[in-house]
Amino acid sequence: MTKIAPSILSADFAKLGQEIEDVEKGGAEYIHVDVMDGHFVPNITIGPLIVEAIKPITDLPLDVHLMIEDPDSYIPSFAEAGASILTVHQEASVHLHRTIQLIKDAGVKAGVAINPATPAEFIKEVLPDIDLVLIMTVNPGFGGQSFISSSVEKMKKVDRWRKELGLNFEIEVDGGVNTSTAKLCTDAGADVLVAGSAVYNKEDRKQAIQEILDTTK
Ligand SMILES: O=C(CO)[C@@H](O)[C@H](O)COP(=O)(O)O
Ligand SMILES: [Fe+2]
Repeated sequence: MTKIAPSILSADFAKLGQEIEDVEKGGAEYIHVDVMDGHFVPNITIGPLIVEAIKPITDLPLDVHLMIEDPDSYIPSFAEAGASILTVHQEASVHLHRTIQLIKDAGVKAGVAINPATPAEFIKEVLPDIDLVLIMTVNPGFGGQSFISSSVEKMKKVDRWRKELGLNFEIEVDGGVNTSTAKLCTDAGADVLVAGSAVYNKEDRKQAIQEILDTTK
């Protein structure tokens, strides 16, 4: 079953509680939280304080996407704030295996993200250690960008490795996912679709989520 993870990056931050409640009622399965530091990506967004503030208002897992340099220094604070899944970028961690262990030691599910220009091979060694692979389908930093279709082959490759190695991590895709691109991803093995603008730019969030899911059937 495909899961939709609405990205609150495209929500109205002045009424974030209502925006989260809306997608929870609309059938979302994760709340995707985009953390950007102005260094790893050219934008600054959310810190642990916001994660802590939204944790009590939703029953959904908080899927925290760390687009930050030096993720090891911030893993404990995001874990304490209530992250359910902490995803770090392969490109931002020199000792990725150690970073993954830090996440797990904090009692949180571990994810690893790769940018469109990063080969899937760069994370193959750590696949047995993680709960989620996040394949970026845009260059990270902003919502509302266009889907980069070369990432679809990468999804297929990671899905093939998952089967060959008998692993059960989830494959999540992020960036430009909408009613035109969702099926390309689910056909390629994606389980979790992050959708920011395709959900939050529509008035009826439940309908937006359902329309994306309908295209994948
Ligand atoms: O991580 C990111 C962007 O860096 C994403 O999670 C975006 O927030 C997705 O937004 P859309 O492309 O769906 O509008
Ligand atoms: Fe994201």
